[in-house]
Amino acid sequence: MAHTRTAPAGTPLGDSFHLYDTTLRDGAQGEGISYSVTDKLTSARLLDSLGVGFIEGGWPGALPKDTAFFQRAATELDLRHAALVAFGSTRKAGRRADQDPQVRALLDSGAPVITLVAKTDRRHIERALRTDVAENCAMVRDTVRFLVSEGRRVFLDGEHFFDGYADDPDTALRVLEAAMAAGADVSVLCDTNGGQLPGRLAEIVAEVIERTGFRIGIHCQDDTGCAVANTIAAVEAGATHVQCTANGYGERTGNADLFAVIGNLATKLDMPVLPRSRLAELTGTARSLAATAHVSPDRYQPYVGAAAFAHKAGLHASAMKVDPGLYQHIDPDVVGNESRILVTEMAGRASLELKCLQLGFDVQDTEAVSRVVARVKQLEADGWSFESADASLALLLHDELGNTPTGQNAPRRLPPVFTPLTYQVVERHDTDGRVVSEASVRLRVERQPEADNGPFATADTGEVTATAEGDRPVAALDAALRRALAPRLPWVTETALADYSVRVLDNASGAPALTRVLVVSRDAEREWTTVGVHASVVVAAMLALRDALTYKPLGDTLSAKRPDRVLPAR
Ligand SMILES: CC(=O)SCCNC(=O)CCNC(=O)[C@H](O)C(C)(C)COP(=O)(O)OP(=O)(O)OC[C@H]1O[C@@H](n2cnc3c(N)ncnc32)[C@H](O)[C@@H]1OP(=O)(O)O
Ligand SMILES: CC(=O)C(=O)O
Repeated sequence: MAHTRTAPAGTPLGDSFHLYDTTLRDGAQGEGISYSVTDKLTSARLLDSLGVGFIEGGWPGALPKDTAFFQRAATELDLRHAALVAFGSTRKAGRRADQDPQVRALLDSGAPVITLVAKTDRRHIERALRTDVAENCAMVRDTVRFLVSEGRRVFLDGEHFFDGYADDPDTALRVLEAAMAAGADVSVLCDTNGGQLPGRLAEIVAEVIERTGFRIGIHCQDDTGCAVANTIAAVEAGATHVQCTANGYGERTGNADLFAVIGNLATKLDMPVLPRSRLAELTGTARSLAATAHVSPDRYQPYVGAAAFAHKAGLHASAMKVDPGLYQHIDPDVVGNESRILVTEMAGRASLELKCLQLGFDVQDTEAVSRVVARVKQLEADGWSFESADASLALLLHDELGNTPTGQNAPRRLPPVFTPLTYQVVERHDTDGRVVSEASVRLRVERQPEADNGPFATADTGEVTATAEGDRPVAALDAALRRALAPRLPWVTETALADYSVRVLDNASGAPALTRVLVVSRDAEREWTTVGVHASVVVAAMLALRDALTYKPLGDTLSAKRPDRVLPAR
């Protein structure tokens, strides 16, 4: 079995700098992560397409799934940028390398590159391996020599290097020397326990390069929260091979996050670690790799998180209106992310003006903007939240701004598509243990004037009723509303409830607790979010669902008016 490439072809720095990904080995050691072989193949394709130089696929021989991954990779992966790497340990003490089943499994994987993990800390050699330094060095030397003689490129992961170097530097260096003398290409200094800080770590990296002249790599766990900082410090001290994992997945607190490391190297140190065109794929790739790991993307992740360029404070927005660079460390476009303006109780006029533009409104009436700011502050104090409920905010803006997106300046309140007359939701407990919510609604369909609602206009008003079931009260209410409205307002069937959340809010004043319901709706083109707040979850849901349907015609008009860019270019 053979994998086609033996050296990374795609990184602009060629072999002089290694971007090495260990998501599929160390990332898989993260709590809650379990890749199928297919997940691994998909992840490898994503990493290759991004342009990393090396993809560590797993430990063949130790995990049957990893053995299967390398077998399938040989026929199913056509890597364009990356070389595939198999990870594993050296021969065991007292065995021949060519007869050690673990070492043979590495060879049999067909991977052109093999990373061997070896102990460099005397205490581990003596207490965990139960051998001496001389035999440990022989294990490393024999295994590297054998694999190199079989035509493989070998990297050495020096486990516990920084702790070992602090305790007994000569032993730590002897292990690296054994590997390099036998033909290894890179000595990777591993902060296995993740206890290092950037200052001392960088000093050690520089010292090791000075004393040995070896090519040095870095592998940092994140136990001090410094894995990315340590990786960057190591590069500044002379390391030319960085091992990282997608989104920082990995043993315990994880590893250095590949995307933060790439972002820092490319935009702060000006190192072309990826082809320029691929840098803009960073955000999309991070999210796709979260999906293949079956975990939610981290919205607070540097560079690629949804919140990485989200601006909430009014003072920030007011400066960003002049120059986004005043509150952003880079242009988010560079890494494929985007700026977002959040409107909450912390908004000022500038936040609202930017949001208006983003939503597709003309902003002419600055007094109206101030009124909206005051209304939002008061509503948020009363438990409402507009941060993600853009559609409810758009309805509020439409009321207050008095201008329609078509440029007419007649203040008017957008009529809701219906008025609830009476409604209830009851819970039914079936004999088989199923719990079902049943909703009944009686509504008045409101007249929708042509000027406001274009193709959604209707004069066919009057009372309608319906009953429907759902697995929860919000879903049942939504189903009943749609059933009642559909005969009069057929467009309602083109929209659907995509998601919702219910949160009970503390009420410090001792009044009954409030419930906030956020409803996400969708049609064929987009999603929008609305909010309702009330002591009753059913009333809160009705408010959010009514906004959701009332917004649909307005949203269609607004979306045609949305500019590509709201903030000035940098
Ligand atoms: C720092 C890191 O994250 S390195 C990556 C670690 N990853 C993993 O451990 C995941 C995969 N591991 C496994 O599937 C299993 O642990 C295996 C297959 C490797 C070994 O399983 P077992 O044979 O049952 O041994 P066990 O896990 O209990 O102990 C590890 C053995 O490897 C030895 N060992 C540990 N490190 C090394 C090393 N660098 N070189 C050689 N042998 C080593 C230990 O001394 C121990 O040997 P012993 O069985 O003679 O006591
Ligand atoms: C090799 C490795 O994963 C470590 O030392 O942390």
